Amino acid sequence: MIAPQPHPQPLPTLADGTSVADGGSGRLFVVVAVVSIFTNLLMLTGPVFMLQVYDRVLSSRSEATLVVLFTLVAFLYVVFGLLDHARARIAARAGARYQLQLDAKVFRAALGRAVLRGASRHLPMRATQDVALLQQITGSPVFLALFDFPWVPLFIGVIALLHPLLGLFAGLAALALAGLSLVNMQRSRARQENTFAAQQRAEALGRQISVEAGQMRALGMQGAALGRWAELRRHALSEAISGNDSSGGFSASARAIRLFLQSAMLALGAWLVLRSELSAGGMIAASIILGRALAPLDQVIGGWPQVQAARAARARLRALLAATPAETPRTKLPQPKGHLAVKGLALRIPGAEGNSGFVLRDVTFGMRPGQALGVIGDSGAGKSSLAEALVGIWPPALGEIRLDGALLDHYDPVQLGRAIGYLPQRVSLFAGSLRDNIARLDPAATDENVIAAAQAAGAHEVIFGLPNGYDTIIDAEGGGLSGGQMQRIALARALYGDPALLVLDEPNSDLDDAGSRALNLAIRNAKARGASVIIMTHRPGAILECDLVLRLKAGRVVALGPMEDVLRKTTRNSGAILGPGAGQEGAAPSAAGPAQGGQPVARFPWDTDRKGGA
Ligand SMILES: Nc1ncnc2c1ncn2[C@@H]1O[C@H](COP(=O)(O)OP(=O)(O)OP(=O)(O)O)[C@@H](O)[C@H]1O
Repeated sequence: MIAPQPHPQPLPTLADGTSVADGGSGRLFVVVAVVSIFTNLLMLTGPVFMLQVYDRVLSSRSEATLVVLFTLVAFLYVVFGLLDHARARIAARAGARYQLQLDAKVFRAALGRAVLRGASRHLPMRATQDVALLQQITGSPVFLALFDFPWVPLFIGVIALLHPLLGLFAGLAALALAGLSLVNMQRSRARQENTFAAQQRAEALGRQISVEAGQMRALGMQGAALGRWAELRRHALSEAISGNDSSGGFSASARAIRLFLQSAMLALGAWLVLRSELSAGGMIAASIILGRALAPLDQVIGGWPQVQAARAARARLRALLAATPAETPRTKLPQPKGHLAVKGLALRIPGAEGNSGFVLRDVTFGMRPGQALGVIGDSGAGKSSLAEALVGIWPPALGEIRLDGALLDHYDPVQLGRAIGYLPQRVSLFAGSLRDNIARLDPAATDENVIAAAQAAGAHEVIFGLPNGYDTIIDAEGGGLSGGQMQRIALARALYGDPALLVLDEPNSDLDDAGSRALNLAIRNAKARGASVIIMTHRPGAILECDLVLRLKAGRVVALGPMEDVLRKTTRNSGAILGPGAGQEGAAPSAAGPAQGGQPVARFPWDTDRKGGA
């Protein structure tokens, strides 16, 4: 058994670097911060004007001073308006750029996780929703308030210049509101997480119910499923409402406290005026500046649920990217010819610990180009898991898989994907034309190659039977195609581009006799052109063209060798499967298909008395 090489250093991940996204948007956020310096300074226009009017204009009774001051103020307010508008526009564009930078990276990372069996199929969509959430907050007032936050001490400093006691009062007022926002943050986090989890559960169930609507109706499950969905929605709503109540309460108290503190500041100012320690202008200016100083705190408290949701989204994205190794460019290796070597392969359920969770153990076999291997075994023996490992979806926990001498992850994923033809057990097609589906969405595909693949799969005539032939549009569920038709299209897709390694998982489960014969012909032709073919199956009919057979039992190889030997050792009535002439040198299974007493042998009749038999 060969253990994987330990990596000398932790592999770089997509989250390396401090920011979830790259530069670009970061520069725009810096511009927002710089513009915020000027907008915050210009916020002092009103209070300073008031101070001048009260203390200079009224005392000097100078109309000329009033006109000059008023003209200046009008100009400064125009500048303020323009800068504030520009700031919001730049922030929104920074958010959009941030989303563009992150979208593909996050989607790729989430897709990488979603290929594993057992992983949530909704992960990629959920991750892009998280990116959208981050983008939306950048256009919101609470986001801009975060840029005003650092300027709170400036306003308090200006108040302190008017009178130190007023400065002290303003400082304490800011601390009181900051304390309130801290409590708000603590209290709302758990509630926000519960709401999000409840919404996700309801959404996932809703999506599943809509995809499986027909099946659910037929099984009489629709009512019960809708009941569950409604219950999840109700729960999500009640979580959201209690969250809203709590943050709404904080927000209302913060606003009331702020208004009260402004009045208290006015009262304190008036008291200082009575003691001749402050001018009337200073009294009013201090109260207005305090209002400006506390406004961002007030806004942040009010918009905290949004900030909290964005922070949680960012944490999820960071965790996703941190768990995803960065894709390093791979050296383009020579096109593989189909030499396959599997040594000591073990597969493990993702997340399993200790000695548990092994789905396959110690699987070893090899194949030359032009050979076909049938992988047989009971339900749950590990056939599909082995198929997923061979096509590079399920990474080995132990051991290795080499194609033409190179480990699968030595290949560039695109090159590897083109060298492999995979027909999964559960076929799904993409929304688009049959041509696009057969061509694996390759924009450079030629009609000749698409038709050649369809002909090789015996799907050409089937496609002509459809309303628009190769241009028939199907939806993501393959709408309008029968199971057998979908399987033939998927076989054509697997054969597209003449891959060196074909992995066909239960390729004839939905095929009629003609389809099965076409499949066997396709396997024979693939072997003849030098491809290696592996067929996972329950049905003897699918291994007629196989040179070798590997039988799996509970994740272990219990027999491996030439087809006749393995079938004779591990099945009852192997003669019925192999057909007349079995046991003679070079005898091949009956071309007409395996038969038992004249009847086709649908499944392998295992010889349960002879354990293993290898
Ligand atoms: N992600 C997973 N989480 C938990 N168990 C898993 C996971 N993937 C596979 N298994 C388990 O691994 C075992 C092998 O499954 P696999 O689908 O490979 O069997 P199979 O031989 O292809 O069966 P069938 O012929 O019914 O398709 C099963 O017991 C299955 O439950």
